[in-house]
Amino acid sequence: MKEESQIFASCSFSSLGLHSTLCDQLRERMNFEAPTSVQAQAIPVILSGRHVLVNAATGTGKTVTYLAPIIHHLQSCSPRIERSHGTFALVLVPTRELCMQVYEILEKLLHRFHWIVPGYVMGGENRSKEKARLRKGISILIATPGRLLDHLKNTSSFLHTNLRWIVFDEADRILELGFGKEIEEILDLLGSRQNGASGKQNADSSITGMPRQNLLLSATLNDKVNQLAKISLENPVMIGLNDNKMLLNATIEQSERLLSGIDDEVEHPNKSLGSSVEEYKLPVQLVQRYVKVPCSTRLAVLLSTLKDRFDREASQKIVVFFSTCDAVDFHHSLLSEFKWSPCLQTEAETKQMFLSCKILRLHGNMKQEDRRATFQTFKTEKSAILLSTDIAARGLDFPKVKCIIQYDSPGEATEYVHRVGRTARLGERGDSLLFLQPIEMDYLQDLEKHGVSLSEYPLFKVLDSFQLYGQKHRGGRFVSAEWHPWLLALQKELESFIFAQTKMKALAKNAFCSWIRAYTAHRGELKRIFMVKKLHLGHVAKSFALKDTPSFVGKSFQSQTKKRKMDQKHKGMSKKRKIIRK
Ligand SMILES: Nc1ncnc2c1ncn2[C@@H]1O[C@H](COP(=O)(O)OP(=O)(O)OP(=O)(O)O)[C@@H](O)[C@H]1O
Repeated sequence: MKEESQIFASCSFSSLGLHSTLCDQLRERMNFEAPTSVQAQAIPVILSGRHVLVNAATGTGKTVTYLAPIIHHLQSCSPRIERSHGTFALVLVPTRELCMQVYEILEKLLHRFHWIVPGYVMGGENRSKEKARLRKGISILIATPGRLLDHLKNTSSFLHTNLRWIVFDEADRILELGFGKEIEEILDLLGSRQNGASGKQNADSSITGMPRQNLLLSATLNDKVNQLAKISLENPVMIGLNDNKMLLNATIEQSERLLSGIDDEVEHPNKSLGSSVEEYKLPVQLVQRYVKVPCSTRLAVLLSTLKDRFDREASQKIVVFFSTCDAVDFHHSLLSEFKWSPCLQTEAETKQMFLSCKILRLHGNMKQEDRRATFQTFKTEKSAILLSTDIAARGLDFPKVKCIIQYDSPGEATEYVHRVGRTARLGERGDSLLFLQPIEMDYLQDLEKHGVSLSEYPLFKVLDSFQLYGQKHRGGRFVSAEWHPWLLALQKELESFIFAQTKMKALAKNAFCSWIRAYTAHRGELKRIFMVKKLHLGHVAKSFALKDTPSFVGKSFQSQTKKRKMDQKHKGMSKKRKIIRK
């Protein structure tokens, strides 16, 4: 367990210079007795008005780090700020869920400052209602980039002439999601671009009389954060960084290329990757493990692992990460419906749910109201499994998550860090499990380069502990997990279950195809580890409990791959055209 003293500072919020009412609010409404170390370090610097880049481990309280100083300054404006003054602070976040989460925290912090109005705009919400709220005035606005840009261009009543703060929460993720161009446009429209020809630098807010202040926060750094820092921060203070981690000497041209997403290895063969070998800060109390699983038994091992955890502790919260929306949908239906009682002797006896806990799903193709419902439910549930794409990897603060399972590889090491960061928050215990196929084991070395080391999960011990038809079966003498009697029996049941239902079969096939597509999409160094050529399609099909002959599935995959290649060719051409235009 992490020492409390390492997480919390030995000072008070008021000693950092925050207003007493805000300190009361932090204590009484949020139950925050003392600042965390990052809050103690960063809040005084942010209060001073300097541009700041904060790098601190996941779950260390970065949200309050930037919200508290903004509220402190706004509440002290005399005369009081009003709605008609428009927006003073803008917080940009990569996902809708993070937008809602930051808004909820902000609402709590503003409880005693009713004249400071919080608000949010994000994709999936009703534009006209947002326009009406913007017209009335929102003092601190949380936004996802696409929707914000939409309002900046099309909502004439959106007043931002008094803007003083721009915060990028999870900055690199915003860029990874392809919002680079939007960010450039936003900075230009708000006149907050550093060194850019179009931006008027450091415009003052006429109400607060203070110059612009931009803040960037992330638990991991990479080239994208560096480049965004380069164009948005002026002479920033770095908190939680070693000097050698930043590449702020990159050229503006390089920054623009990175922001445009034109940063693949073909165009930058000798690109300096100073930040890509950065040692990531992970919560020290996090227990990180990997499990080496042959592809054909992945599904059965996943179910066994989950069952084992719930057999040991009936009430707990687990997040399982998948690479695609289709995979989330398939596994959600499967886990919610699959029945098997491994100890039953005859077919006639009633089968029971294999996992009896609540199963939730979250991904970007879901309807907004369903996303919202999942987000709120998983927050309040005491016991549940959340199946998600990387949409839940960044910033989300679900209380009491015990374990993170990365069933599909996260790709970049940064994503590994953010995914596991959903557990072991603020000194709590937590563990994580990364699934790797034997052909993917080099990924561990990739993580090792970033100071992330994992120990092996005792798979055989777990498998041996299950009772099958009234007795335990030991698998230790078997060469590979795929021959373990428990897994063989479970795989057979899973295949029969999928085979019997048209709906499940369709979900499995969709999931199979998108899984392969996602697998082929690994970039750079990772392409050498996750090689689609090395996959046995029949074994991949088994990991979706498909009985279909591989050739059938293979054909549909081949046609999809062909289509993808054609698409890529077209995209590549338009990318090249873009570069030529520049
Ligand atoms: N001073 C504090 N005392 C107690 N709890 C705190 C304090 N500051 C923040 N927290 C709590 O710590 C948790 C993590 O905070 P937060 O989500 O801001 O972390 P983060 O550093 O932004 O994480 P991530 O990198 O994953 O986005 C939240 O539940 C928050 O309420």
